[in-house]
Amino acid sequence: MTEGARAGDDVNVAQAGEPEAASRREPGDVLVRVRGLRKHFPIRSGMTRRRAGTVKAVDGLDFDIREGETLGLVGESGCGKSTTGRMVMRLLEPSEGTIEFGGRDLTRLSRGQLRPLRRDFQMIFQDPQSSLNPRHTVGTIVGLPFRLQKVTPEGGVKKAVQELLELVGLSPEHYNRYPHEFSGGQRQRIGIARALALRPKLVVADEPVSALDVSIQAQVVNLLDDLQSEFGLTYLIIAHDLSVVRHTSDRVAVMYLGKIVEIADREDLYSSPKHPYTVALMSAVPVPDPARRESRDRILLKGDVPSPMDPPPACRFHTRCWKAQDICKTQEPPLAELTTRHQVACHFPENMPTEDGAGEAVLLAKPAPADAVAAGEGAEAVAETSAEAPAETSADGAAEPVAESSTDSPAETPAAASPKAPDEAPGKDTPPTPAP
Ligand SMILES: Nc1ncnc2c1ncn2[C@@H]1O[C@H](COP(=O)(O)OP(=O)(O)OP(=O)(O)O)[C@@H](O)[C@H]1O
Repeated sequence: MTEGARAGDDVNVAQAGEPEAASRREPGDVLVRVRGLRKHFPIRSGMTRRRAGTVKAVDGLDFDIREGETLGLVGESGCGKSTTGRMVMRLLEPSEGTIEFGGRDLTRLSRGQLRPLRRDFQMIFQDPQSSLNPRHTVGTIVGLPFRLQKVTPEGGVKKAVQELLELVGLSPEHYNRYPHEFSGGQRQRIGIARALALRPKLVVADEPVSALDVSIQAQVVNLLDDLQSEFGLTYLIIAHDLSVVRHTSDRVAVMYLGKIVEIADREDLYSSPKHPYTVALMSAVPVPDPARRESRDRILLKGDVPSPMDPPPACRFHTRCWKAQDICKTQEPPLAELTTRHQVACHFPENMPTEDGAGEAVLLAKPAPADAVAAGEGAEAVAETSAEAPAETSADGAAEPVAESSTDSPAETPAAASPKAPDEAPGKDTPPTPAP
């Protein structure tokens, strides 16, 4: 995770439009190497269960994750982010491609061969409510990885679980409590404690904060950040929300309809997005500063994301792209390194260095005027200066559910304060209270 995310230790993840000074850590060796990854789900119908089509959920991904870095995977709902994360975890069988972890191709391993490796990669799920068994105590839930892997920690499982609870900012006395007794943020901490039990190398976090109230999101983001520093974790963080990814990632990959369309170092991507889809997503991120909000262009993508059962040919974004021309409908642009460590799959990228080497064009350069809009039928995008208009992309996450409030949970005092992040009162996600 970035130094920038750590600054002030109280990140407001909603303030993603704000630039920030950040120094990147030096990347380590490649821990995860994904090549040609595909997942096609057959769709069957009728009594005979005949094949009615194929959902091309993930359709040819290549990316690396280096030791100790955080790769953010971002894109609209349905673009294949979760499917990718689940394949990296080997919870889903890829249709094609390879996933190397520490140099070993996981896709070639049998279940038995995979089992001992599983301790090295763990997952944090979006919905802490449904990912924790309501009938099990916190002790049983967090201790499960020890039992599954037949690992006996020094001092016993109970002691190890209590240490893990403390590590994530919960009280060791919560050992015998049940998930419903906790707030959404605390349940996510339980999920994080479980993921960390076996000291994994890689943590895949699928929308780890999107079900939480904004004030709690910042605490969980900070916790993940601290844990990464303490244990040298490598993260793949999946989010539909560019603001979360901005605060958590060293590099960001943008997905559209099963493919990565852009991947770059975080600062480079945010200061100089090149794929029109990334530019549009970024223009929809809420900006807290009214002056900046007024002055920026907002790009509203018209129409829905096409069906992954029948994706557009060549460049999949051409049906919604204001820059699309004939070549975009006939030739798929390769994901190519257009500037240093910045790969883009586009025939007409934005923000490219000018020919005289004068540097890069301005961020969020205004799209072509409406009469120059594409070539293509249906290629519709408008630029507008009002930030108040509703986004038609889901990038700002406005439609995301907020944390569930467990009204049935008894009121109690917050758990012992974490040295890393303030805690929340059970039963309700509340803003952090300043330490006395
Ligand atoms: N088991 C399945 N069978 C058929 N289609 C599936 C299955 N799982 C996912 N899909 C489809 O694959 C596509 C990608 O889904 P995925 O959940 O990976 O997207 P996502 O980007 O994570 O979206 P979200 O943020 O909404 O979870 C979607 O069209 C989804 O409906």
